[in-house]
Amino acid sequence: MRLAIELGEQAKGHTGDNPYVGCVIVVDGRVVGSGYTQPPYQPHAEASAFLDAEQRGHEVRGGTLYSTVEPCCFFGRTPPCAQAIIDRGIARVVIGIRDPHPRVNGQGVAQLRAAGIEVTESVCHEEVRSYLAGWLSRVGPGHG
Ligand SMILES: Nc1c(N[C@@H]2O[C@H](COP(=O)(O)O)[C@@H](O)[C@H]2O)[nH]c(=O)[nH]c1=O
Repeated sequence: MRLAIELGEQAKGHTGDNPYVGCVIVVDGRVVGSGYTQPPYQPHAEASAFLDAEQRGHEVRGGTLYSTVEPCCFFGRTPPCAQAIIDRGIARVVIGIRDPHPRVNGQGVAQLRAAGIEVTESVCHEEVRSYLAGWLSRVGPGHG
C-alpha cells in the first residue's frame, strides 16, 4: 500500500476533479503491474496497472490488487474498475479508503465481494487520507 501511495502522489495535480489514486498488483509476492490515475477520460489507476502488467507480459489472475481508493463501479468518463478487476480474476483487493462519490461509496467493495473477491479495507488509511487531503477537502468533510 505504501508503494501505491507513492505512485498516487505522482499523479497529484494531473487528475482534474478525480482522486490521484495509486495501484499495485502482486502475484506470488512479486509486483507484476502498477500505475496511477491518468488525466480525465484516460485510464484510472487500476486500469493503468492492468495495462502495465499486460505490457510486461505478466499474468494477474489470482493476484492481490492494492488501491489507495475503492475501485469505481459505474461508467463515468471511463469504464468501471470493479468490473475490470472481476473480469481479470483478481483474488483479493486491499484498499486504503472508500470513494465518497455517491455512485460508489461502498458499492465498489460490495460488487467485488459479491463476485467472491476477498476485500480488506482501511489499510494505511491515515497515510492515504493524508496524501489525498487536497481531494478529500474538495469532496467534503467526513468522506472516505
Ligand atoms: N481516479 C480514480 C477513481 N476516481 C473515481 O471514479 C469516479 C469518476 O470516474 P470517471 O468519470 O470515469 O473518471 C469518481 O467516483 C471518482 O471518485 N476511481 C478509481 O477506481 N480509480 C482511480 O484512479
